[in-house]
Amino acid sequence: MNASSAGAATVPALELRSLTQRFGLFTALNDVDFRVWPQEIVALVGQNGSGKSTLVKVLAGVNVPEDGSRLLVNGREVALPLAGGQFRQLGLSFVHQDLGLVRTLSVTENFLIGDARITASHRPIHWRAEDRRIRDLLASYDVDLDPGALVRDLAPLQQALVAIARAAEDLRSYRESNSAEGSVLFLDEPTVFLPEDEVEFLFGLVRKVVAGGASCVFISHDLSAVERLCERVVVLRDGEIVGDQPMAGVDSERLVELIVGTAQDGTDRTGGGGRTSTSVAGTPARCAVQGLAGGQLRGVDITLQGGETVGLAGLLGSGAEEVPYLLFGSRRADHGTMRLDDATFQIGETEPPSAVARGIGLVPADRRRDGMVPTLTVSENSVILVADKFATFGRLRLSALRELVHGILDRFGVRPRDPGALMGKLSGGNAQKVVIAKWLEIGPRLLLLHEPTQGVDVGARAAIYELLQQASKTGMSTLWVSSDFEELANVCDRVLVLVDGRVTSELSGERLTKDNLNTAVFTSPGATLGTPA
Ligand SMILES: Nc1ncnc2c1ncn2[C@@H]1O[C@H](COP(=O)(O)OP(=O)(O)OP(=O)(O)O)[C@@H](O)[C@H]1O
Repeated sequence: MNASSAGAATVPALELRSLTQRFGLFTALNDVDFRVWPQEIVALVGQNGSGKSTLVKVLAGVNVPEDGSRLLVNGREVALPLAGGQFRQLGLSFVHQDLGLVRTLSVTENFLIGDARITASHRPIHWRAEDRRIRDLLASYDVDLDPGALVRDLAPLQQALVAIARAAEDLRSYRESNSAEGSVLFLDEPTVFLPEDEVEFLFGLVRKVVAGGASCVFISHDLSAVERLCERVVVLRDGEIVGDQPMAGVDSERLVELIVGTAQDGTDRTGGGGRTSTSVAGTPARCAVQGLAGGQLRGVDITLQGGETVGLAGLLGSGAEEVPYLLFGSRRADHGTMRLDDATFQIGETEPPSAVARGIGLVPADRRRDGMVPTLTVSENSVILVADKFATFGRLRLSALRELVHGILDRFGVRPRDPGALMGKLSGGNAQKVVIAKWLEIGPRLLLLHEPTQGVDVGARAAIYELLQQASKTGMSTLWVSSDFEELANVCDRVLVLVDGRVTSELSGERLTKDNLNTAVFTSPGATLGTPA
């Protein structure tokens, strides 16, 4: 069902009217009208900091919106603000990027902990019967899983399926016990770690949930996923709705324009900045890693020229995602040496401070946990690694520091442009810009990137690619680990493919394409492997 056909015949499953949310003097949402029609899949998109999560948090009962903001569920007025947990009684359910599962519990236990009928009952739980029930329930969504398996042992796709099926089940029992129509599933970037074919499987589940009676709001920066899944797209910019259109009538370029606010000259959908090659063939490698072992890795060699961007691709569990942390010393390597310019050292003896001292930087995937200090300001986070260079005779040259911070905020387009804002209050993508900026300020010799543009909007992606490319031109070598193979194909000079802890192929030149990478990560060691083009 789409907006226009539904609009004439029915009331929306959910409607926000004149929603305004302020944080102090800052207006995060301004007079927003947002409708979700019955059994519709609608995309909510917008740049980092445009207000998507703020809107969701109003419905989750976390944010208190301004007076005059209104919420209607199935046409019935519901008073705002909502209390924490009230969303369940309204038939709303949320699946965020972290999926909200308890990894040390089984699939069945994860279903039961959220089930009020079970947690409120004093009767003993018949685990066998519950396992059977959950197995059948998952099967009804075409998900074939052992309900006794621990969540941490499941593949990422299976974990996402469990989280979505659990949310769908909450909505189904809400509809059943209230004889209600409607109910809305909010999916906030649940696909970021999944390769494309697995994303399609997940979309199949979402379509089934919608066919069963729910609506879905899909929040994502992945516009190709948005185009494939959604029937309508609503665009937020700077806290205001600037577009609301059936997906069929929107072309990709127009969508990017709506999101960013200006025409994007030649910016493709990944924001691809093109290859960054500035390395000089034939010169000795700036960095040579030999025999790296630890975690899943079983002896990996990597060389990087000055100015070169080398990608690492692999499925989860291939070991690719461990390399940046082992090289930076935040996880201990069992074996391996690294030569960086003239110095050679044991990687297992590296600690993060010694890595920084050698000119190695790390932009981790979990930026909130590992990449920043949420309780410090944007300004403090941006200059944390270089502040001592601004001291003369024991005194900080504050005006120079201030100038540096303003320069960072402008170059990266960080919003809000407020050096005093707490880092923990920044939206995900804006926080990532500051984390990358912080490392570029030290002028690293080797920058290790893990999923650097995850959760970053199209416009900011292009800015990040551009700034990293400029840094490459000054000789910085970059090791780029990502599950986004289109991105790797766009930004890297070469990509090494890891399977089962070993490098099994290397792609470059014409052969470096998303499709070839997708094939290579499934090619087992010993099969015919690619050679440099
Ligand atoms: N509790 C808060 N206090 C102060 N400012 C906040 C708070 N929560 C959000 N903001 C600000 O509101 C704006 C909107 O943030 P929000 O998290 O909704 O963006 P978003 O569209 O979800 O971005 P992203 O795509 O990066 O996740 C941002 O500028 C953010 O810094």
